[in-house]
Amino acid sequence: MAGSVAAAVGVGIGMGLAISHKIKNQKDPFLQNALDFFFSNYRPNCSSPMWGSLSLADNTTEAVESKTGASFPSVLSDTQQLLGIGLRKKSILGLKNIDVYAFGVYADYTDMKNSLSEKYGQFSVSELKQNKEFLEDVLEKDIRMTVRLQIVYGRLSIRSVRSAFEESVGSRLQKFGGPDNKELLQRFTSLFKDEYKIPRGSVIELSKEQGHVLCTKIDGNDVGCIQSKLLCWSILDLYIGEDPFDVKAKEEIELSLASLLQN
Ligand SMILES: CCCCCCCCCCCC(=O)O
Repeated sequence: MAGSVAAAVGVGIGMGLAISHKIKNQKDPFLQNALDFFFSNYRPNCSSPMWGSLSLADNTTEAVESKTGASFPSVLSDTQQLLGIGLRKKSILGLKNIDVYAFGVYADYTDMKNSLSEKYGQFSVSELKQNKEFLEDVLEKDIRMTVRLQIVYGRLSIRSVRSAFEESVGSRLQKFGGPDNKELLQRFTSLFKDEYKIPRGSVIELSKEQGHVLCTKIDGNDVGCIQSKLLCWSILDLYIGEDPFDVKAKEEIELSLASLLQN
């Protein structure tokens, strides 16, 4: 395996990826799988690398969002693989665009296979790219997925986090569920209580668990879970839906999702 990692690392450097650490523990097959997956998704003919950079730490790999330096472990909760990373910008008073957070989207490899192999296993990655039905099925099925937000804006209040969710998730709840979902939105936004602080570097994790349960963590602490397929769908739609926050990130995530079914 050392050879294959070294080869991959060499190829990565040649293609413009920055490798900052050497792998130490080489006995983890899931790690190897994640590494293979990461490098198999690198597209040599593109003008920019899929992700800003990759570093290999003790028993894990990390991808770094190039503009902000925010880093994302390539594997989350032991079974979820990183599919792509992006940047959420927001305009303030319609004047200035600020970088608010970098994000990474993850999916459970086994759930993907179990839920979608039968229907899509025969399709190539390019056939699945920009296939609207494929992405809808990803959102529809009981597949464990996580969106990890890493805050890069230094002056964020919990009130602005709540109102940003109100606006973005609220619009999706209305789009997919109609106007009668105010109580669901309120249950979700009230998880972000006044006492929480969100300095630069804070991590918010929105995880879709088995049974379409959305669980939220702030800096590793559980703040609450809500069982709602509509809520899970609406949150993921912000990143991989029709009008995503970062179009390039969505394309990468879609490509990775399709690649998961090829192995
Ligand atoms: C000053 C801008 C405040 C924006 C705060 C965004 C914090 C997280 C919100 C997540 C959902 C979204 O990106 O709309």
